[in-house]
This record gives sequence, structure tokens and C-alpha cells, in this order.
Amino acid sequence: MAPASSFLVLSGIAVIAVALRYLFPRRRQSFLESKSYPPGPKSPSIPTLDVWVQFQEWGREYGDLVYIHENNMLILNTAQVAVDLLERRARIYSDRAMTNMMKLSGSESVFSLQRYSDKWRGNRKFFQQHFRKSASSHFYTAQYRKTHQFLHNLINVPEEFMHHTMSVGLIYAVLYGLDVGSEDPLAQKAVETMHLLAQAVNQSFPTIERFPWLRFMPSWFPGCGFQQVANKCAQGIKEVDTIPFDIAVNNLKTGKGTSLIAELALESEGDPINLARVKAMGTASFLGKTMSSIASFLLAMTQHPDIQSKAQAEIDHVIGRDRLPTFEDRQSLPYVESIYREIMRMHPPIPVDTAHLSTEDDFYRGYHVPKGCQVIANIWSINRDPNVFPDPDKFMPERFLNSPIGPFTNINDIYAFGFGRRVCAGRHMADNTIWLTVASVLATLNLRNAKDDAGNEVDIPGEYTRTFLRHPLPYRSSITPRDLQARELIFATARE
Ligand code: HEM
Repeated sequence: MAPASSFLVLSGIAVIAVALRYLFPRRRQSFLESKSYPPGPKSPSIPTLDVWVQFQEWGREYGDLVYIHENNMLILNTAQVAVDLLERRARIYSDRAMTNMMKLSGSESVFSLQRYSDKWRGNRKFFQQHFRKSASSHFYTAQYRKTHQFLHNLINVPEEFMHHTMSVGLIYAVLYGLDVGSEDPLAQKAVETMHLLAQAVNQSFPTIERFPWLRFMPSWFPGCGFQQVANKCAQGIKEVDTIPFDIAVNNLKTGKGTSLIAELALESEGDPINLARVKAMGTASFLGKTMSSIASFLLAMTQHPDIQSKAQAEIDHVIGRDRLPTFEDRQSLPYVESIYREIMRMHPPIPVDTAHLSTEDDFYRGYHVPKGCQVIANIWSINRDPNVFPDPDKFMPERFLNSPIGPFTNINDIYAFGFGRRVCAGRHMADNTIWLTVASVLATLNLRNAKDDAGNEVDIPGEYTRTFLRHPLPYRSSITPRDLQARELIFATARE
């Protein structure tokens, strides 16, 4: 072919290609991209124990994004992809899945599990008004009181340190003005309901998903085993919502004491929507996440007495020995802050974030993310990304201390609190509670390995529970006041 005619033919092809692309851009794009889901294992079995470790391994094999076709599930293994999707594209990644089992178990009234809807928006806005950063100081009195009580419990009955469920008590003190100990039926009901709810959300009950009419059958009917869990859970949620609420309102009306919930309930009298929002605050946080972080801190300090001593030296230098730390001291204690940050990094209470459901088809990094996909940030591997945290399995507070920007970065950098519009709504309160406990324990107590009868140090396996809420397994530790002065300080502040 002559050069001129071949030029004409090539130009013609180019023009047609451009025209086709111009005329059918969407069809062409979706045709190509719908074919390319992110990579992932084929028909894998998803483990119920340490699922975050399996997700991390898949991340090493397949990359930042791991898609499981059978479950329409996308696992996010680095902060970059979690921020890109859950924060930058929050408009389409903020819904939650609501299965038949969850509905039967009463999940629709649990704010953190609600669909991305006007009801959720109303609850979130209402909750934020009272739990945003600038409102944090409202909780200081309760936080000091509960933290000081916690120190007292630790030296009074040190062998029961695992049971000093301070934060369950704290949330009841903050919200309802109630003093609830770990043996209190209210606290036990909250913990029991939390486990039932976790089963309803995380375990699969395929019969009720496939045959919704089974909910009308008696519980002995084949395939109706789900009913027992669902009924107990729904009843538990109702009780957790209403019993402390009623006591708090009654206390206010009879002049026995006031509380945040009681005051809000009184303001909302005659307004059933607001009243429901007030009640929903109760179940918002009844997962013992704060407690898990505090338990991880106690364990880490027992394992690392050198780090403990270094933090104690900082506290002694900045605060001295004749008072306990206060929130005003926080910015002056960078090493204590680094310990707190390292605990939240290495031991996120929920290593796998609550799934965000996508509400539209999306394309990201050349891959198709289908509508209705459960998008799960694997907080565990995000916090162990060696490119961000070198030597990630080592407990090393210095990584924050020596970072060019130092340890006092934005709370958004604590990935344990989740991402985007569904990020933990109680994080400022949780952050303050954990920090105050960390600083107060370090200021007054020594945590060491326990010794056996022969005087040998008892080994600490450092093991954790392996289901959705990660918590250290029981171990033996020696907890003693640093000296007589610290002991007196603990007794004096616990009496206040
Ligand atoms: C160490 C303590 C805590 C941790 C690690 C934690 C972590 C989380 C995480 C990972 C989520 C899901 C975020 C997402 O979907 O991306 C969440 C949601 C939530 N958390 Fe926390 N949380 C803690 C303490 C608390 C406390 C003390 C409260 C209440 C005072 C609270 C209230 C909530 C609420 C209301 C939601 C649901 C937010 C929504 O769906 O809009 N959390 N939390």
C-alpha cells in the first residue's frame, strides 16, 4: 500500500476509535472494569479465630485490596486504601449490613449498627453534640473519680486486676451517674448482651437468611436454633437500654442525683424521637473496648519494666511525686503519649473494623467494587504495615517519640477508632480515659512478673482472645505501689 493511502487508513481507524470511545465511553469502561475485581482467594474459608491474621496473610499474597467474590467482601490492608475509600469516598462507603438475624436480635436500635439513614444521622448528630472533643471536659470529674478508684482496686485486690472492669463502670458513671461495679447485674447484663450481639453479627445463621419465614416457627423447629440467640439478645438490648435509663431518670426526679442521660431525657419529654436518641446512647458503647486497651497496657508494662521506668522518670521530672497526673499534663509527657499510641497501634481492641457497606458501584485503582460490598478495614495489618511502622511486631514507643512530628498527632492517626463517617463517635472520651489511666498507673504503680513459691518469675505467655474483641487472656502479675508516698496518694485520691 502506498504511504499516502496507508496514512489515510490509519487515520480513519484512529478517528473511528476516538468516535467510538466518545460515543460509548461508559459502556466500554464498565464492560472492561466490571471484569476486574480486586484479586483474592477463590472460595476461601474465613476463619472465626484471628481472622485479622488471615486477612493480613492474604494482603501479603494479593496486595492492599483483597476481594472475596463469594462473600462480596473487600478487605483493606493499608491506611492508604482505607482512607481513599472510607474517608475520601465516604458518601458511598458509610452504610452497614443489616441481616435478618441482626434485625431479629434487636440490632436496628443499636446506633453503631444502623443503616446509613436519616435515623442514623439523627443519632450520630445527637451523640456528637455530647461526645465531640470540645465537650470532653464534661466527663473529667467522672474520669478522675473512676481512674482513682481503679488504682485503689489494683492495690487493694491486685490478684483480681483482670476483673477491675473500670470502663464498664465509667460509661455508667458518665452517662447515668451510676456506680456500677464489675459484679453488678447491670454490668454483667451488658457484657452478656455484647457477646450475644457479636454472635448475631459475626456468626452465620444461614437458615434465617435463606428462609426468613422461619422466624414464625417455634424454636424447636429444625433450623431454628438462631431463635434462642436472637430472642436473648433482643431482650438484653432492651434491658441495657432501659434499666439504667429508668434508674437515672428516677434519681433525677427524686433528687438523688443528676446525670447526662437523665437531663437529656427530661429535656426530651414529649419528643419521642429525641427520647429514642437518648436511649440509643446507652448501647452505643457497651462493647468493652476501652477496657481492652487498658488491659493491654497493663500487660505491656508487665512485660517491659524498662519502658515503665523510663515513663516514670518522665512523670517524676514533669509532675513530681506529690500529685496524680491531670489532663493539663498531657502535652508535657511525650513518652507517656508514645506508650499510649503504641498500645493503640499494637493492640487495637477490634482488630477488624466494623464492615462499611458500599451503596454504589465504584472503580478504584482500576478495579470494580460492586454495590453492596462489605468493605472491611483490617486495622491489624494497617497498624503493622512495615512501610509505616518498621519492625511492626516490636513494642517500641520510641517510634512515635522519635518521629519528626512527634507523638501528639491528630486522633485521626489512631486507626483503632475506625474510618470515615462511621469513625468511633466516642473516641475523644475513650482516648482521654485510656490516657489518664496509663499516666496514673505509671505515676503510682510498679507492674512486674509475679513470682512462684520458689521465687522464680512466672512466665507471661502474652496471649489474647481470638474473636472480634481482642483482650489479653488471664496471666499473673505483681502490682504494687511504687513506694509509701504513692500508696498514700492512691488512698487519699480514692476517698475524694
Ligand atoms: C478504645 C476504645 C474504643 C475503640 C478502639 C473504639 C473503636 C470503634 C470502632 C473501630 C468503631 C467502628 C468505626 C468504623 O465503622 O469505621 C466504633 C464505632 C463507634 N464507637 Fe467506638 N471505640 C471505643 C470506645 C468507644 C466509647 C467509649 C464510646 C462511647 C462513649 C464509643 C462509641 C462508638 C459509637 C457510637 C460508634 C458507632 C459510630 C457510627 O456507627 O456512626 N466507642 N468504635
